[in-house]
Amino acid sequence: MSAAREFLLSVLPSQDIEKYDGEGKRIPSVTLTFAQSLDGKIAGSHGRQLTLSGPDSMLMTHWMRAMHDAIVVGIGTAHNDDPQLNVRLIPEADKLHIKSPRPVVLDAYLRLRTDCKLLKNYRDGKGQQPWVFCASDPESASTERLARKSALEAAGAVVYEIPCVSGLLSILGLLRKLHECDIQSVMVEGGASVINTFMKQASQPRGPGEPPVVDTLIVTVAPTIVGDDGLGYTVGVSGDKLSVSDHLVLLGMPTESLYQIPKFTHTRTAMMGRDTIIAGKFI
Ligand SMILES: NC(=O)C1=CN([C@@H]2O[C@H](COP(=O)(O)OP(=O)(O)OC[C@H]3O[C@@H](n4cnc5c(N)ncnc54)[C@H](O)[C@@H]3O)[C@@H](O)[C@H]2O)C=CC1
Ligand SMILES: Nc1nc(O)c(N)c(N[C@@H]2O[C@H](COP(=O)(O)O)[C@@H](O)[C@H]2O)n1
Repeated sequence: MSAAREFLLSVLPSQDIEKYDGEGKRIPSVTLTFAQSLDGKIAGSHGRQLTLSGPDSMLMTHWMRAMHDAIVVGIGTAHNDDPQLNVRLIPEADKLHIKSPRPVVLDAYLRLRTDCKLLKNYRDGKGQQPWVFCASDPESASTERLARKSALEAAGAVVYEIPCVSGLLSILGLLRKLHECDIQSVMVEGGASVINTFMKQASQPRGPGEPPVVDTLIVTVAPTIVGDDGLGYTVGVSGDKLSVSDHLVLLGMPTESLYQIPKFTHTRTAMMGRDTIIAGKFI
């Protein structure tokens, strides 16, 4: 077995574990993963796509894709990078029993281009059918929106509607729907806003025994510096806000909506070529 596969199998949760959210509804396991520079950037200036991963860690990412049922990106990434999200780097000899994950795009207002590679690959028989998640908000049921939905469906997408708040789709709504559609494991690749949302979701206060929404974090760190105009991600809160939260507790105010810094334990670090891969579990 390759070093990349051995590493991933050692840090990813077993697929036999049944996962439930705080309301007792089944949800898939979630792996949050991305590549960053030493200065914490995931893209260049104005979001220009960068190849941060070297060949070895990029191959590991393709193995990671093969180990998940679905792969999630935001519409920002879909527009900016026009990704394929497949497992094309895995050698043919190893491809017999694996398949590319189901591509899932978070696209509240159905802005995905009908000529994107995800849809083109599906139409050409070279990829799984993309699922596009949009807002179920009745206010957005305009003629224009219905036309975009029809155009995407005609181009090959399956469109699902889920609740949305301020332009952001509900992560629990997404995960519940994915599990209903037989998705047991989800790999979240980005971009910056989606990483931020999943980090926040993973750090929300939980009931006793309730698992974190994100199970595993796997970050590729490339030995390069992008510079201040590169695109970073944020985890959602600063230490200062935590003291505000403490202050509110003192005042007896509800704190359910306040986020904390995601709690995370390191599980393993490995070198893949020139890159460092850091894996951990949310707790
Ligand atoms: N280095 C890496 O591993 C990766 C880098 N990227 C980079 O990230 C950049 C794109 O990042 P962003 O512009 O932030 O776009 P994004 O891919 O995070 O998509 C954000 C958009 O998705 C929609 N959305 C719907 N529901 C959402 C939710 N619950 N949470 C967050 N977004 C939701 C919103 O319209 C939002 O503007 C690109 O420059 C791309 O190259 C993207 C993926 C991986
Ligand atoms: N692992 C990793 N390393 C990088 O350096 C990256 N830029 C990314 N980006 C992600 O991969 C998507 C492109 O996928 P395809 O090559 O088109 O299959 C891109 O959209 C990001 O999600 N990842």
